[in-house]
Amino acid sequence: MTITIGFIGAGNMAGALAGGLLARGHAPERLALSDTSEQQLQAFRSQGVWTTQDNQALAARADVLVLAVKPQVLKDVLKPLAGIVQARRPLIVSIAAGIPAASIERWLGGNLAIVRAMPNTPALVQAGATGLYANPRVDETLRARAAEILGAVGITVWVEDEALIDSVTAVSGSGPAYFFYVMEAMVAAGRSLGLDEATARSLTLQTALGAAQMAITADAGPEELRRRVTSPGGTTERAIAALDAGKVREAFANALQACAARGAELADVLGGQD
Ligand SMILES: NC(=O)C1=CN([C@@H]2O[C@H](COP(=O)(O)OP(=O)(O)OC[C@H]3O[C@@H](n4cnc5c(N)ncnc54)[C@H](OP(=O)(O)O)[C@@H]3O)[C@@H](O)[C@H]2O)C=CC1
Ligand SMILES: O=C(O)[C@@H]1CCC=N1
Repeated sequence: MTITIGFIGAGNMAGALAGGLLARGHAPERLALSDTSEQQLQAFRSQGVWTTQDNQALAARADVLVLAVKPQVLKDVLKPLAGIVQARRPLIVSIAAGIPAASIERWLGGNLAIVRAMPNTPALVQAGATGLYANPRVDETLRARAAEILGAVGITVWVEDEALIDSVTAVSGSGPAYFFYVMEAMVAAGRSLGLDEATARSLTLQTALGAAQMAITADAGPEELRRRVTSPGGTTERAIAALDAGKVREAFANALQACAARGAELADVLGGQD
């Protein structure tokens, strides 16, 4: 890619995306990052990435401007950039949870091509999953560009209804945290069954990796794969019965519902501001 991709905010998610792009061979001189914190920028600068603490300077060189600050500060970050963005007209890619494309467009002065992307942190190891939504000003070339950038670090899917970005957030944007939570719980349970920490951890993580690889490559869905582990009258059956008794499915349904609802709430609370 000969375009310059500029990230405003060099935190966890920008770090995962930029790190993933670098690992895929994206030229460091074609990446730029800005952050208020010099500390956040140091590791990237040492890899040859252009960095600054001045968002205006970042916006002045970006062909694609990735918005990677917290939703709560996005309006204050964007309003001072409206002039430079209107002059340069980069493709805007916002990864901020909840904030509607229309709010971003308004804060930046209007009439802009905006893609909302909901990536996840496994982008750092090129195993990301990203949902994408394009506003009507994004043409096919810009769509392809956004998909190429996020596709460098994992799979991408487009949704044509912006509200579905909150659903993507619930499944995959926040999703890694659910799997880490399950891993934490399994390691703790393994320890309480007498395994040492290192053993419980390595068995848990390898099992998670193996299960995911199987689920991706197998000829059957997760339900059938689970059935194949579950011998009638055996051990797994008891474990699944305990999970069902603990209403774990319902807990996941509630968790994803709460996650998506928070996205909509952020849009109401923060997106409506002038
Ligand atoms: N983390 C995740 O898994 C995912 C996050 N997202 C979205 O990505 C965005 C970033 O999240 P995340 O990376 O976790 O957050 P982080 O807090 O890790 O990163 C945000 C960075 O922006 C910096 N920052 C704050 N104000 C400014 C400013 N005015 N100009 C430039 N940089 C600034 C912050 O510095 P400081 O810390 O000093 O304030 C911080 O380094 C959010 O909008 C979130 O919704 C989307 C998908 C997944
Ligand atoms: O927790 C959050 O708000 C962000 C968005 C998705 C993952 N992390």
